[in-house]
Amino acid sequence: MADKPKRVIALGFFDGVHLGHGELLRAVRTAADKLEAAPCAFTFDRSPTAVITGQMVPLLSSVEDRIWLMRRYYGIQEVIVASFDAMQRMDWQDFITDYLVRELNVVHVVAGHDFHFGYMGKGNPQRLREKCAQLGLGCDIIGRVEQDGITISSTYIRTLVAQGEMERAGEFLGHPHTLTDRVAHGKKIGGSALGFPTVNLRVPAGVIVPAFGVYATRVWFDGQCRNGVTNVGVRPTVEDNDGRVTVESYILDFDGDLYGHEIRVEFFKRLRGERRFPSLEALADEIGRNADQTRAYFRSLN
Ligand SMILES: Cc1cc2nc3c(=O)[nH]c(=O)nc-3n(C[C@H](O)[C@H](O)[C@H](O)COP(=O)(O)O)c2cc1C
Ligand SMILES: Nc1ncnc2c1ncn2[C@@H]1O[C@H](COP(=O)(O)OP(=O)(O)OP(=O)(O)O)[C@@H](O)[C@H]1O
Repeated sequence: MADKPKRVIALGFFDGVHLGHGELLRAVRTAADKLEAAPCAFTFDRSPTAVITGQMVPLLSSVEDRIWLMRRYYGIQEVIVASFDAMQRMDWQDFITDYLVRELNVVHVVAGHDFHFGYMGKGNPQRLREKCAQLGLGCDIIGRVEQDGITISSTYIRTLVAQGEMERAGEFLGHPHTLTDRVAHGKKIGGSALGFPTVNLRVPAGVIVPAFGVYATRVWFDGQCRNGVTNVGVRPTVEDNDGRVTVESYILDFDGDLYGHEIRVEFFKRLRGERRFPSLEALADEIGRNADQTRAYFRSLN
């Protein structure tokens, strides 16, 4: 095992990387520092709940965003993304001995109070703790993390984001709800007719579309961060809208070509619903007001 790095690993799916997950990830960092091991997390490529129940579970974050959030907010060095199809039938004991120990050289594991794993979910926190003790591995089981008397969970935060309640979602996540994409080409009406050029993002397949409407956002690109005002929806005012959902941000006080660049949009507050305006001029007036509201919102945070 001398050739493999020692790893401390948090176990779970970690959709959204909320404050409950944060407790696990912080424990990983503490143990990793002490043991001089790499701080890591384990996740699956797709939602086990969705596969097991056969229901669509739109997620808070793409796998890329999940990895980025764990690194950015908790300093997790490596995220191991396993194939759920390949692992679904693995016995819980084999998961520990064959996979975590033999393949990944785990020295310490961290899981939540309700973590179930292995074939038929037969592995649980007590069994995990016992098995780790037998094998000489460290093990932290983190108690339930609550806020406002509510257990913090990805499921609850998904309903907040789907309803556009971004401020409350942010309080439970511990960071703003985030969406990342490369800028795609729009219909170019924004720049020419409206006077508000926008960067267009797509919501990745399987990721929640926030409630249609206009949001005060922060937009990150090329290492910069700017205030933005972002519309999520189908743009009913535009004649040839094709019914596809777009996320488009007007970046305040910025002029430049960002086609093809990676953009990260952070959602802070919903300003209004998406509407059909009688004319593009009326829409442009409203976007101007929304830009002013956004400036005022971020000023009030400082
Ligand atoms: C802040 C903001 C708010 C918007 N609100 C609406 C809206 O309420 N209704 C609508 O039909 N389109 C809305 N739009 C979308 C505009 O119709 C869109 O920016 C314009 O059609 C430019 O499209 P393009 O990116 O394809 O050039 C909004 C856009 C922005 C940036
Ligand atoms: N509020 C919480 N307090 C403590 N541990 C938590 C909390 N939420 C999740 N965990 C733990 O974090 C790990 C990842 O959990 P998981 O991805 O299933 O999150 P979840 O928020 O409970 O998701 P869902 O709402 O989909 O059940 C698991 O080990 C789980 O037990």
